[in-house]
Amino acid sequence: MSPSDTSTSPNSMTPGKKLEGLVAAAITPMTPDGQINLSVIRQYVDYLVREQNVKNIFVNGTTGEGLSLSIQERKQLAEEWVRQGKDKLDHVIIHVGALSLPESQDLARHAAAIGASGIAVIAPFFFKPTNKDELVAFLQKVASEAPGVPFYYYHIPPLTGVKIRVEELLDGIREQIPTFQGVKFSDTDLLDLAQCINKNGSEQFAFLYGVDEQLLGALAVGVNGAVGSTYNYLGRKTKLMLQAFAKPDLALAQKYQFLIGEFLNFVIKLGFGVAQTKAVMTFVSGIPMGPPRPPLVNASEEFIAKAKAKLDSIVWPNSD
Ligand SMILES: CC(=O)N[C@@H]([C@@H](O)[C@H](O)[C@H](O)CO)[C@@H](O)CC(=O)C(=O)O
Repeated sequence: MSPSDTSTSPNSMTPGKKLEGLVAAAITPMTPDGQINLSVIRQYVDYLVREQNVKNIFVNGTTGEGLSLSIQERKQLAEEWVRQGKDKLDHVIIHVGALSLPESQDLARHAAAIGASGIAVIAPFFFKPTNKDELVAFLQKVASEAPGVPFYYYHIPPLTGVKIRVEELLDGIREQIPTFQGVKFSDTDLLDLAQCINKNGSEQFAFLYGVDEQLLGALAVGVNGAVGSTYNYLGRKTKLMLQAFAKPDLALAQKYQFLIGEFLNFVIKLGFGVAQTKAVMTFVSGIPMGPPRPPLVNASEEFIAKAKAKLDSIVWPNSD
């Protein structure tokens, strides 16, 4: 499908609806020989909506191996997610960050043309911006290519090495980027996150947290939602945690967070990353996610057996 062929009008997912709640960080399904596998995305959308109660997706990010894909592959994936998400998902956010500014701009224009409900950009991480002004200038040059599309900054310093504080970045951001809508905050610095929310308000911008094992801490400082890999297969359980927090039933919310943490603590000790996420999603959902792209390597059979046994052993409160 070329952008001109699309049957999805721009921003047609749920126009104007604020991005909040859970957003699954999309895994990129691959065939056994390592090609992107668009054929299972329809099934993937239905699984998220029906089985995980998750209606927002973040495409081509870290979990989606976006930076390991070609521009053509990223466009094909974006188109398929928008096509399959139409009338089923509330938001399809496309990560368009790249090391090359023209490539990032091309992806932003493409996302706008196919009707994505938002775009996100990470900081370039080979030649890095050294201060807030350099980073904002880069983001602005991408955002301005999609002037009608909500823009999110994707803050993930453990992977980019760009540690510019978001609190600083947000100061005056709308004057430079009128479409600025929020931050996907994938860092453990809750002081920075809390200051962002305190100064800007979670009504003005959306703050989506990205460290799933400590989401409850981020909820306490006022995030609007979360983007993460585990919402692919623990979305329903995490939603119950959000509900308990909102009620408020803090003890119940803690129980969910502790159990999610117990699983993640276990797999992190075994070695946990995108390849292992693909394996876990495959055995939980039954949808083949395939291998990761090199340099990542497949999860071992031992990891899969142990992770499955651990997940099966967890007794969830109010199991539905
Ligand atoms: C470094 C990393 O991959 N972080 C994940 C988390 O969801 C992470 O897998 C989870 O907290 C388990 O550690 C997300 O923040 C990444 C993400 O949202 C994305 O794929 O764009």
